[in-house]
Amino acid sequence: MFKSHIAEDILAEHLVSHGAVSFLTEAPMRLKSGLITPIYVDNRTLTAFPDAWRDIIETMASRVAELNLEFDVVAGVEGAGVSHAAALAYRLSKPSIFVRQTAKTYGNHSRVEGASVKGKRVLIIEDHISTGLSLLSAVEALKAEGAEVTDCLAITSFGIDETTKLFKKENVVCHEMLDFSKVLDKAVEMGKLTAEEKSTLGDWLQNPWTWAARHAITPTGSEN
Ligand SMILES: O=P(O)(O)OC[C@H]1O[C@H](OP(=O)(O)OP(=O)(O)O)[C@H](O)[C@@H]1O
Ligand SMILES: O=C(O)c1cc(=O)[nH]c(=O)[nH]1
Repeated sequence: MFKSHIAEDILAEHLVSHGAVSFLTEAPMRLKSGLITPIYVDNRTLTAFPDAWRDIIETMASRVAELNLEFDVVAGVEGAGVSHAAALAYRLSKPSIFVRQTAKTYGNHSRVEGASVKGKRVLIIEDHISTGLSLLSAVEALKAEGAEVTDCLAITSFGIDETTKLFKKENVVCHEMLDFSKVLDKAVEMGKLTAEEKSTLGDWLQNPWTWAARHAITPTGSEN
């Protein structure tokens, strides 16, 4: 699939300059999945920078056109996926809904909020993908309500092999707005990362599940 190198470069610069990516080679952290990581992505911060956010949403809108994606509704994954999904839906004049991480324990007990998705084609939006389990859980909730879900857009993904295999098994294709390697290249170019640190992060991205054990690393950063 063709990706615009200029768009990738602009988005990478936004992510690095606005601090959406933290490099933690000195203090790796444990994620909710248990994965120990020297990189943390916080795309939640991007909505605080309107120019950057606009470029992200416009890139998503362009990708929808390039991929010829056809859908009735845009759904955000609670919580960080919701603002980006709502902005894209507004931009495309499509209905916007969201999927809770867990069902409410009162009221309608629903995970899908905003409108019925029965018989609808839903485009799902994530801010970032690591293991992909948050996304797949949302896909499952949508399908349980009768939706058809085939594609996801995410700003970033670590591009973990096991995650890609999981998506394939569930017949979901995830399209991220830029290759993660572009973020690392940009960080080096901007002097935020040394070549040695980039090599450590590249090693993690190649095989994140065994990285900590291979290097006898225990997480020192706070959990997230
Ligand atoms: O691919 P995964 O391993 O599932 O990780 C990615 C998810 O983790 C974050 O959500 P999180 O629940 O941590 O926080 P949020 O409520 O702010 O979205 C992020 O927004 C993604 O939804
Ligand atoms: O795996 C996660 O939960 C995760 C990783 C990451 O880099 N950013 C995030 O918001 N969640």
